[in-house]
Amino acid sequence: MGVLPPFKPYVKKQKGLYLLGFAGSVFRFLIPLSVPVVIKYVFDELLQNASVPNGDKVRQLLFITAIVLAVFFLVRGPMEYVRQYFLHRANNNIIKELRTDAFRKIYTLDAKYLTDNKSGEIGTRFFDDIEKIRGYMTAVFSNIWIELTVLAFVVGIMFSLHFELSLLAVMLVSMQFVLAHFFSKRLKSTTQQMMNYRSVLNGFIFEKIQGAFLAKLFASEKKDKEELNGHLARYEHFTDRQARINALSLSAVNVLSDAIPFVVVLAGSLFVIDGNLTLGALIAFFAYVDRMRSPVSALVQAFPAITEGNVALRRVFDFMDTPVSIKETEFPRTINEVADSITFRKVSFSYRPDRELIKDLSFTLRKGKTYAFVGESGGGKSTILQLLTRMYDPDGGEILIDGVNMKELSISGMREQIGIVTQDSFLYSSSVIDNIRMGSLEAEDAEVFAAARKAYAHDFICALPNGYETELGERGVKLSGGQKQRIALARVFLKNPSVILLDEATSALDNESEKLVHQSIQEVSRDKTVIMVAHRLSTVIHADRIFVMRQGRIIESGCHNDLLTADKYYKALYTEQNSTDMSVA
Ligand SMILES: Nc1ncnc2c1ncn2[C@@H]1O[C@H](COP(=O)(O)OP(=O)(O)OP(=O)(O)O)[C@@H](O)[C@H]1O
Repeated sequence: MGVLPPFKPYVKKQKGLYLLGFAGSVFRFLIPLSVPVVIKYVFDELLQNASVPNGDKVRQLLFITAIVLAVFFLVRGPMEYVRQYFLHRANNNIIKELRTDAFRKIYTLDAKYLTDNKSGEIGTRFFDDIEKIRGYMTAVFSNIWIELTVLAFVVGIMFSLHFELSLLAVMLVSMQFVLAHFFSKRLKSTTQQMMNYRSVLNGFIFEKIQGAFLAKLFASEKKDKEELNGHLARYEHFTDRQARINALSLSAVNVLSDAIPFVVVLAGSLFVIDGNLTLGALIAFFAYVDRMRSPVSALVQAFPAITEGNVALRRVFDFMDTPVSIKETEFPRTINEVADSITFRKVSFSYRPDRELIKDLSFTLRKGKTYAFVGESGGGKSTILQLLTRMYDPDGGEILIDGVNMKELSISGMREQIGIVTQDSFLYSSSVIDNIRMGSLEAEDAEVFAAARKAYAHDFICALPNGYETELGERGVKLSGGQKQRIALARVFLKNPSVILLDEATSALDNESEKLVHQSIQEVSRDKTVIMVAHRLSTVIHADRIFVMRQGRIIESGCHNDLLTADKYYKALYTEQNSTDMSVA
């Protein structure tokens, strides 16, 4: 039974614990197997032996009982503990290591993979698949080897009792394995389809939980239920097929299992009649044939767990082997700040090969200045920030930080220099203070409070039930959009990076708060590069340079006044927004 090659190192690390477990197993299983031999002795050598006086027989019986019980309680019992404990520990260690590695992998995955795959589908590998591997390990490392050892031992004793009868028993048992193997092959493809579909189902459920608010608003419950029923019906189709193959396999194998001892004892009786076998030996033989049933049925029942485990192992290692395109060079350069400039040189990029989004883009951003990208929706503004944080690499051209191609820099070191606030900033389910402290884990409380003041968040935080210690629900649902944005801003102010990226970062604030927050941004950004993406042009009029984007190209750039004077697309946009604002006012 081959173990998947990438799984081998995990198993090897637990070799010591497995050996202890196996040692415990050998004693725990082999001790009860010696009992039929003792019974044979009692029958043939003691009870049926007329030359031994009855008093001696009683004494010998008591002695044998004492020895057998002592071995059971003093050896077999403790060995059961050793077996269970060490094998579980080894299995648990492997599960823990697999989960740790899978978790680490999540952090290396490309942004593309994370947006293309639903979190529920990724989570399935982390939970369900890894649990299936536990079932596989229990079957393969805890049960199969010991059951095979027991089987070999039983067969060995049987052959020592009677050769022909043993041959018959082995032939009949082999038929059980052939049947089980036949069914397990059919089981494999169904299991694979079922497990793949379970990922889809989990992805669907996770997404619906995340979008539950929206579903209520749009009263889409009926449609979602229909979709769920469709998914469940497909999933049931696979589980049903799996159940049918399992049931067929077990019924065929169990019929044989029940019939074998009967057939063997009948055949054995013929040998007793011929005087070829003693009655005690036949009774012992029957006991051993019966004992064979347990390892055989354990092995046969292990087939589904092994099949599922193998599929799960492949899914988990496929995930771990997901190719990563955003990689560091062998000797990445580290930077302590963005000292001078960020340059896009003839950058082009597309998310999909058939649709080029950014075309031949070139510009330079200098330290200490504020830049803004504005323009039509879908024009590629946020994508520029994605490229700047190296979530994606350009298809053509290069991005230079202080003259060095970004690809040559340490990714984490480069991201250390960048702080980002987006329209929908993610907050963790932890306290407000912990959420802000993500910006700088070593920051003192006073520094956190100062950052919150700069983001105009301090007052509303103090008014929360537990102030800075208030726990935020998943995705910060207890806060308003504007409050979340100010916490995300405080996080960036605390981080104090060289480059600040603001993607509609103040869009949820009222006009007054937005003005104050922008004053803060201007104050902290004197020695930084600030890059803003905004629709409301009133928030970017102070920028040193505004880039106007359309269909992935910069069509105009300059300061607010220059762009108004140029009287082109920007001016039209600005005039349109102003007139809308006036009419709303
Ligand atoms: N992860 C992604 N995978 C595939 N396509 C994407 C992805 N992110 C954005 N796009 C597409 O790329 C285009 C540009 O998106 P981008 O978010 O950069 O535009 P934007 O100018 O910031 O728009 P908006 O002002 O509406 O935020 C859009 O058509 C969008 O559908």
